[in-house]
Amino acid sequence: MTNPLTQTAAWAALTEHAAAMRGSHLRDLFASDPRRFASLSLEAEGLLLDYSKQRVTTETLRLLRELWRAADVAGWQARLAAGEAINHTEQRAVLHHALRHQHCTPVLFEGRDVMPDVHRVLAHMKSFCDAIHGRHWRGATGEPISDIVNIGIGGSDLGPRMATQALAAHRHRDVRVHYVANLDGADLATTLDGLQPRTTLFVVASKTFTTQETMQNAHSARAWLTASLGEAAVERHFVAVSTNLEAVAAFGIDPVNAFEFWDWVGGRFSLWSAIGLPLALAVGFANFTRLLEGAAAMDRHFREAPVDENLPATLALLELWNTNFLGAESRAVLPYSQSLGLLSRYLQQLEMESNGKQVGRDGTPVGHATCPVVWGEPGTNGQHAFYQLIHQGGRLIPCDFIAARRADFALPGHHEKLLANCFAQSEALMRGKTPVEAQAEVGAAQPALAPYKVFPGNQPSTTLLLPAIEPYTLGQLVALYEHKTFALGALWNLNSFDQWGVEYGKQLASRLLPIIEGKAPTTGLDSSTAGLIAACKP
Ligand SMILES: O=P(O)(O)OC[C@H]1O[C@](O)(CO)[C@@H](O)[C@@H]1O
Repeated sequence: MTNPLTQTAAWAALTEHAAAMRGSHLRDLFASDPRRFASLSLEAEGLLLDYSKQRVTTETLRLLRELWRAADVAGWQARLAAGEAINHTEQRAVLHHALRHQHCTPVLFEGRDVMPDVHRVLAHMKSFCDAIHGRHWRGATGEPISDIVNIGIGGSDLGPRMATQALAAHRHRDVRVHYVANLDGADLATTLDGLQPRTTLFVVASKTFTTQETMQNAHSARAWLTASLGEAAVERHFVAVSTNLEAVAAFGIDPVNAFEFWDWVGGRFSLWSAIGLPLALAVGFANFTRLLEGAAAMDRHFREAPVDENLPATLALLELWNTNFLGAESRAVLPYSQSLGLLSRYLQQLEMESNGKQVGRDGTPVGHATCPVVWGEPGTNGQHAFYQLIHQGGRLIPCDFIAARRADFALPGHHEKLLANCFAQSEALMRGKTPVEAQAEVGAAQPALAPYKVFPGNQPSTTLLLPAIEPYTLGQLVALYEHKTFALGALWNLNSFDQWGVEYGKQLASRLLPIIEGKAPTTGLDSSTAGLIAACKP
């Protein structure tokens, strides 16, 4: 059965509305309504979301909100909050919001309040941060730790890595935090280059503690350490973050130095858990707490704000409109903030691993497009790389512009120019440049150039303005996208919390490894795979 939402009156009304909107241009919509910004923007929780440059009218939004009600997103929110196993293919609850819960009210999982466990691990993280920052934690030779290397991949890497860069202005001065993810030895080797074993601490971060990349890197890091300091040094130079405490102990990490989290925290939603330890080490535990508070504020907003004032709901509905009614296949994430340089990578996992699916909750195809390809780079760098295609490549590419009112690194003369570029880009994408304007620009001297200078415009974008890139606002921002992703899953009738698509490649890789190592024959392989393996034989 296809997604039942597509059979509703609200979906049919939107289909009709989209047909009627075809041919309208954003520049005309702005010209005919001077109040467009006022009616198609939202200010909540100190954030400003301007979606007036999306190809929508107030009627579009009214119809999309009908769809929201028809999909019973509120019902899904209630099921999630109640700790139901809404990740039904893995029989798991989804309770990452408990990790940032700011009240004494219980959060129940299987009838038991999870908050005492959450607070216990947070207290452990705090005391560990205090020990590192206070130079009480000493390495095997008695020296304090100057470098921390987080070894993890996917959700055990992208969140803290992205946030560490985002909060560079808040960095703790005495420790440097590095991230290693790739199985390619180049990642670990180049990170260790220049580090001293005696002052380096490894955080092995893995929900399962079985992920091939992480375990290989962890074993290689351990070999690097023990080669100069001996086996006994492992306990002063390795800590772990995992749900699998047995495997942590088997690796040789003292259980006292294991930071626990739980099955009800999905990998890509785990920044708020002990997976955030390297971030807390990088920016201090007080800043980590502010991040949690910002996320909690967004949780409250998503739960309580009516749909027409709700930031995550609005982002989700606009994405559904662009994807299912306008046919967009990708979305560019364009932060005008160097600090948010890794945001698009983070959102790739959050959104594409969550909603890059075609099979609905009932095990049959949903029958429509789902998650677009998420990609992007910070402005202004992207302007000198791929913006050409967004402006004149003829594809529909909705863009998320993200900017901060205040600079986090306030060098004179930079921030105003940055904002000018950000707003100019969304304006240019919206307006375009007509043939007449292009002609007037090139003048009589070079009329042949005019067609090259025409910009179709009508390229939709949303601009999100934060007060500044700070721990609290970063928490809000990440939670905003989390809720948007969850809401789209509900609208598209997907289980946003499993990731079976990642498994198949892993299975095949473990079948190919003994063949590449020469321990098994190539029998049964397709000719391409066999040919590639043969070409790599020494
Ligand atoms: O934390 P782990 O168990 O090492 O897993 C890492 C990542 O692998 C995945 O399971 C698949 O990519 C992610 O969801 C997860 O974040």
